[in-house]
Amino acid sequence: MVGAARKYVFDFDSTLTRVEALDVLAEITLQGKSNKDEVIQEIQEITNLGIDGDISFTESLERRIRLLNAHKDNLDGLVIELRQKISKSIASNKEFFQKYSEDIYVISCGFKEFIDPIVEEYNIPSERVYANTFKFDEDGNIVGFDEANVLASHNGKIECLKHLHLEGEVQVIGDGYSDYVMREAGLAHKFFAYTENVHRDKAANNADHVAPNLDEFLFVNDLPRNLSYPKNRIKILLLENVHPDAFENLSEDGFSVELVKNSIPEDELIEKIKGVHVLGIRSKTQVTQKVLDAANKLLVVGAFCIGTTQIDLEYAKKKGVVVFNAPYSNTRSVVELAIGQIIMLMRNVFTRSSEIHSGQWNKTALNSKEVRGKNLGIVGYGNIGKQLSVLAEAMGMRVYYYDVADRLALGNATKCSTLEELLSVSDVVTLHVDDNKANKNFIGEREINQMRDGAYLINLSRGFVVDIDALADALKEEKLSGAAVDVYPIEPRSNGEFETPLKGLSNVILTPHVGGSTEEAQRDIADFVPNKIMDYINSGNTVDAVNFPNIRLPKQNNSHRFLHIHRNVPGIMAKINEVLAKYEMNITGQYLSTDSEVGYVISDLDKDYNKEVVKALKNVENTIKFRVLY
Ligand SMILES: NC(=O)c1ccc[n+]([C@@H]2O[C@H](COP(=O)([O-])OP(=O)(O)OC[C@H]3O[C@@H](n4cnc5c(N)ncnc54)[C@H](O)[C@@H]3O)[C@@H](O)[C@H]2O)c1
Ligand SMILES: O=C(O)[C@H](O)COP(=O)(O)O
Repeated sequence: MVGAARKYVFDFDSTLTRVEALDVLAEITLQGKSNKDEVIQEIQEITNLGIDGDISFTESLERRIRLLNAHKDNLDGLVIELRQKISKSIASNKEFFQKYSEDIYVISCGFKEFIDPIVEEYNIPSERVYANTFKFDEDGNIVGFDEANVLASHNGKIECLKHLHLEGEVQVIGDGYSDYVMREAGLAHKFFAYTENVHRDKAANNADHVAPNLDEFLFVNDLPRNLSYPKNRIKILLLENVHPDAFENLSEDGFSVELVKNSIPEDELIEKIKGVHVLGIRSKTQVTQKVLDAANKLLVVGAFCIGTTQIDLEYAKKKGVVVFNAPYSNTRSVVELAIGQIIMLMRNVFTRSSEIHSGQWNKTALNSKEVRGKNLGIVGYGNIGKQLSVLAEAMGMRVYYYDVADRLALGNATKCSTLEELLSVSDVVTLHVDDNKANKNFIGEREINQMRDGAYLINLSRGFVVDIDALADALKEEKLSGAAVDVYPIEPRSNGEFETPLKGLSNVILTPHVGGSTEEAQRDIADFVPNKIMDYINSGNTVDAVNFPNIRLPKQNNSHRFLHIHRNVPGIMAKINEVLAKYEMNITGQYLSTDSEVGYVISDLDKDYNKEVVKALKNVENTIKFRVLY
């Protein structure tokens, strides 16, 4: 005997739509009235009291309708508004409502006058919508509701469902306690607390399952859905106090995001990374082989900064983990700080300032110089070095630069063919080389000796680039007139005590790695990196990945997308396509990018596919990672 089909009972307000319809109606009817805000607030409070079961539902309805003062003519406007306010994941899963139309019911304490036209578009006919109806006077004013309707009374949903005599397993999906009580009364088998629009503790605490969106509900029930894997199941861990906008951006897209203020040490990260799909870090967190081995679910690492050598990029690639960074967002911040430091050092401003702080007036021009006409030596003429070159010239400095790569001079800058040449001509040397480990102790005793006597050194790149003891000696011996240092060979994981051999030296500006720490830069990074992450997770794009073959994919409609990352060995593409052919998959687009070690192939396929094909593709020899989108 074939069992009766499962039945799905949906709530309307704050479940199928993002809003409470009567609140929206209040916005319409109270438009232009001076007491609008207070009345709307009162209506919302009464709504919540009713939803949570703190006052009887009949009372809540009566009080709200009195405050609404609505007219029949307002209902057309309300329906137009509600059409714009369908819950995001409901709107993106129309297929489910189409396929399961016969088994879907709406039981709501709202009103049929506005529910029917909305759910009709989701294939739910009026006869399967159970809700209240308004009472109008002869002028069309809404003056009450049909009191005989069970849904107008306390626990009316229980009565309504009882009368329906539904067969088969009954699942209730709703945001309020009044939805849960149908399950409590034994009339439904399962209650899903729907939290996409509002999280009500009372409903969530009593639920069989909390569904942050319809994708989760459909996933749990293995029903047709737009996303193969609900986004709320994708866990994102953001360390090192990244800007809160990153949390907002990623949460808004539906991911589950955790924010941690500090960097965490390897052993803790090894534990914490388990089950995490996306890791966000800044320059401190070391993503080592051990961390990557423990990362059983990791798909992406986002470096919310420029530097990426804190991540074992090669090993990440071997594990199929894509890494993105923010190569431009904080460059201007570093450049502005460098400009400030050049001036402050040459004017001896910090020395003068410290004197006044310790109660001394020392007005003097000694060792105080203009920057105009002085020689600035920029080591590392990349994104930061080049911008600095332009601004420094605008202040009248003569710019010299040295770079291991062939870089075109901007403005009137002069290229030096050796570091020694640059060091010998510069009044100020500023370091902007990349964070390549080969640059360890790049500036040591020998290089400092090659600098002009009385010159200044600025390091805003990486701490290990300068031999800090050699620098301290040169400052003590007055070989150098001053230095500005923002980065140190060893930096603490969080704010607190810190020691450096440069402490207490005169005309030395020390900052705690804040070159890129401006509000503007951090906000820009919090936009840039999450976009890269979302683009990869949602569509497979790897454009601008720092360790992975780059692919920019077209948007794909009405098809599934298979993402296959594999070791780049001969014949693997043939094997992948053999599997696709065996399962009669129609490929509508295929994109491949490889480097010497890994291959990344994306196959867009016709809508329906046999789930065995997924297993078979995962089993292709040399597969590193496999993912299905849509
Ligand atoms: N202090 C901070 O808060 C802060 C903020 C942002 C960036 N940074 C650091 O600043 C540095 C520069 O950043 P960027 O965005 O300009 O990098 P970039 O990659 O655009 O430029 C670096 C340049 O250095 C050159 N280079 C590398 N090694 C060299 C060497 N030994 N000699 C000469 N040239 C060398 C490269 O060829 C490249 O042109 C990086 O180390 C970055 O991590 C620090
Ligand atoms: O690599 C960078 O962008 C800088 O060093 C800044 O790093 P932070 O975000 O850890 O300050």
